[in-house]
Amino acid sequence: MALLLSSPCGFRSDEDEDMAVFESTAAEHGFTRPRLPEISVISPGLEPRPSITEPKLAVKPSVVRQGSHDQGNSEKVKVYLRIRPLTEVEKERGEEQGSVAVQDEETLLLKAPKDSQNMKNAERGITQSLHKFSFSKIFGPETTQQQFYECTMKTMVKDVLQGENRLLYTYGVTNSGKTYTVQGSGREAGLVPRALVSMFRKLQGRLYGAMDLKPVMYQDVRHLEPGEVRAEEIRRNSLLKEDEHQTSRRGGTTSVWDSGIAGLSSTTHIATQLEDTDSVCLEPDSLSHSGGDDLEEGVQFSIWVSFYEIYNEFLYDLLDASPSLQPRKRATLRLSDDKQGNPYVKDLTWIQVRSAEEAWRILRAGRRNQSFASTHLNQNSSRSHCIFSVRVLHIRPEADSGQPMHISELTVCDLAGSERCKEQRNGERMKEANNINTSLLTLGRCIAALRHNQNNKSRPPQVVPFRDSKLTRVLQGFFCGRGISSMVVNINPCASIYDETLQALKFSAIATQLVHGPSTKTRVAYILSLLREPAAHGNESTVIEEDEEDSDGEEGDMTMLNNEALLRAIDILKREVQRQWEEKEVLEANVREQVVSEMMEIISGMQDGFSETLEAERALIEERYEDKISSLQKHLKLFYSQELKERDQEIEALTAALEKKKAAEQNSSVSEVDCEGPRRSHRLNPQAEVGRLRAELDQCRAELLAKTQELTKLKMQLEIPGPTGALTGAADRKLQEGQRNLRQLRLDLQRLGVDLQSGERACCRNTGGERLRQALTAADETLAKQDQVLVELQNSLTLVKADLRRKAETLAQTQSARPLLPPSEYPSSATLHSCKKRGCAAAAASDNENRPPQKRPFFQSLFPTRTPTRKYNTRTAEEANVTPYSQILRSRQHSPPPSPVLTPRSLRGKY
Ligand SMILES: Nc1ncnc2c1ncn2[C@@H]1O[C@H](COP(=O)(O)OP(=O)(O)OP(=O)(O)O)[C@@H](O)[C@H]1O
Repeated sequence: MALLLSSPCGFRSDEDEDMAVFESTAAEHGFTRPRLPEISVISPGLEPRPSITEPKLAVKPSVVRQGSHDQGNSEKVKVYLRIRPLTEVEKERGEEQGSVAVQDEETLLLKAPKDSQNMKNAERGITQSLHKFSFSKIFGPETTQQQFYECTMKTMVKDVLQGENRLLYTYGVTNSGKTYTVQGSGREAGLVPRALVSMFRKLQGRLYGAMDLKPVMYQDVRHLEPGEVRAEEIRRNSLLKEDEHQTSRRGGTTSVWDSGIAGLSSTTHIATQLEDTDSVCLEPDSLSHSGGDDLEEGVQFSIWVSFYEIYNEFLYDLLDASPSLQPRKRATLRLSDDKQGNPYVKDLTWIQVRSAEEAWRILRAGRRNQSFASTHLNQNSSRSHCIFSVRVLHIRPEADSGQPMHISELTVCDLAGSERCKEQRNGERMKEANNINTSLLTLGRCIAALRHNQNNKSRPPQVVPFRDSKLTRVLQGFFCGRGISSMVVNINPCASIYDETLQALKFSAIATQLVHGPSTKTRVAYILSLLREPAAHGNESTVIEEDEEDSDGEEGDMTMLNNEALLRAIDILKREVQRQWEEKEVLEANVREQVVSEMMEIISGMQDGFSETLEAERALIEERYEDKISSLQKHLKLFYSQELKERDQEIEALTAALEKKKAAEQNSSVSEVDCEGPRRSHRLNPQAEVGRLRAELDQCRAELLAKTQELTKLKMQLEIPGPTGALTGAADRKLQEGQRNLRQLRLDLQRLGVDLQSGERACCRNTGGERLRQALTAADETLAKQDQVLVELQNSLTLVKADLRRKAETLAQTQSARPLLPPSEYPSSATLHSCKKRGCAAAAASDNENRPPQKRPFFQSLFPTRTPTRKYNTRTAEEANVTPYSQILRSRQHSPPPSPVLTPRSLRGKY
């Protein structure tokens, strides 16, 4: 079977929120999901094995990047796995499905149970159902507390007494045995009580009796005044008394631990008595009495303890001697940085302890203030991250001021159990779970960033997000060279929580890739190594040639160097400081550049986002306003159509009322109908009016025809030879008669014009008068024709007159040739004169006024704008006498072209 090492994100499971916590940690490294093998292997903390291809996670031993001389400690971080035994109840529930199997001391095999999400995903081909993990050491369910202590904490205690800083933190799903591992249960004392007992046993006879030196801030010591010493004593005694009081209330066998959350306290029967713990720890192999021999000669030790918790991202002092009765109103602690930027918990209570018993009793008193609650997996679940710290002051009695030479610290952190948020039905529990997962996520990110920086020295380092959570901030020092950290992963082999267990193991796999930062202990050794390294420091190696043999051990002693060597060492160190300073500056510049470029990216992203939003908003607003406009248009259309409808209705109603009124008037006065009726009836019935007008026109035309025929007859008579005077006299009479008839005709036409105007007005007012308009147009045409006929008639008359004149001349010549006629038979001079005059007038008229009438829609001339009253009023008297019909005719003669044909105007001028 080919085995491939999958990155943690290769196990991306599911749509689970909690899972994402871990996946995101791995995802930061840009791992891509490989082709799925049948089994996944994660090999943390161990060198790659030949059978396993490990392209991404193969890590060369290295240290946190702190310069090129960090070879002081390249050991990998220890990650221990502890599997808790299944309880009888769990076995009865069928939780034992063999999903967790220990292959050997370092290898664990996980097999997904059939109901797990992992198995479902494996069936869909998303992930594997088998996973293999490697650890520094695996402790099975049968492992006793004693064995576990021996393999994990024992050496740490030794290191702390020798001046090192050590951190141990437990990580795991809730109910997996973290608290059991750290504190113990019943007679099974955990790591902390064992460590305390071990420590005090080693320090027998070496304890510093006074209480005047106290650890403060990050790793400083303060000299206490006598008053302060007394206050410290009172504080310690009150805590001890409180524990005594609680213990006596429990009858010495039962401890009642308040959860610290109102209404959520739980009672646990754990007889964690120090006597028991002591008896456990005094087992032959548990502590080596000879350990005290490792301690520095002449140095005295002062032991101080602190205990606090991080609950919902707030820090609470669990050793506060006067805790508030209302746990929710407990005072919170602040995190501060000292001058060197090292974080520390401000105003944290530190209590000096003189024995393991005192230390344990104080920690036990503090535990009563801890936040516990019942979860669906654990009736007594720690809902906070608990941090026990033991500070050891290494005091040299011979020092003048009694200042301690050194401070070392042992910190044990019992992390709150990770749990799926969706399992939490209670709002408070949900919030806790969120905060727990957030801080664990940050821890994972920090570890991942540290690992990345260690593995990719050529690339710019990633910023380790220690500041993103309180937990990582308080533990920061242990990941940055202040000490060494170890991790204990607790798992519960229950099949029902397999998925959570798998995720916890993936998380721990990242931690196992870390190597330790440089140790504080090695500072002197580091200086000596600088002096020894010829490659790095040129000829400086000669400085300590005589001391080479002595400097093999880690603990160097500066006092063995002579003055010259020391001066040279100072020189080298100065240069080293300078070099590191420059390196840090470059690093800082890189970090700043990265931050700036990231900021620029963010800003440009924001800009893009804003402009997109702006565009979208603009489009939205435009769309909205277009909608508004169209709806407004619709409403306006509706409104105006209604208005028009209403007006039409009003007009119809008015018309009907008018007709009604007129009909009533017609009926009431018949006589009026005779004289004025026709006009009214014209208005009332325009069609009838038009018909009547047409009939009148026909009549006029007939009259004209008759007159024309009469004139023709006269002409013929004139052509018949006969006495000239009689002929002209008859012609004159006939002409005068024709003129009279024409005058009459003209009057009729004028009347017709007036009637037509009124008829057309009436037609225009009629809303449905299209037909009437057509009728009027026809009438208009008829009138034009009538005009034409009149013109023709006039022409004929002119011709007749010319002929008459000619004949009169002929007659005159005839008379002059013949004997004189009696005066009565001569044509009168008036007649001749009138004939002449008429001929000239006709000629002038033919010049000036013989213009053809122009066609123009009659109803147009009815509009007042075309015939302004003012203009009419300013006309000459002659024009003012012009009849309405002549006005109509004139309106048709705008810019007439010259024509030989006589027009009605010439007639008007003449007659
Ligand atoms: N190795 C072990 N041997 C025997 N019992 C164990 C072991 N580990 C855990 N237990 C028991 O399992 C139960 C749960 O353990 P514990 O309270 O320590 O879990 P936890 O991980 O601290 O849970 P939480 O995170 O919710 O506080 C306890 O009753 C404890 O006694």
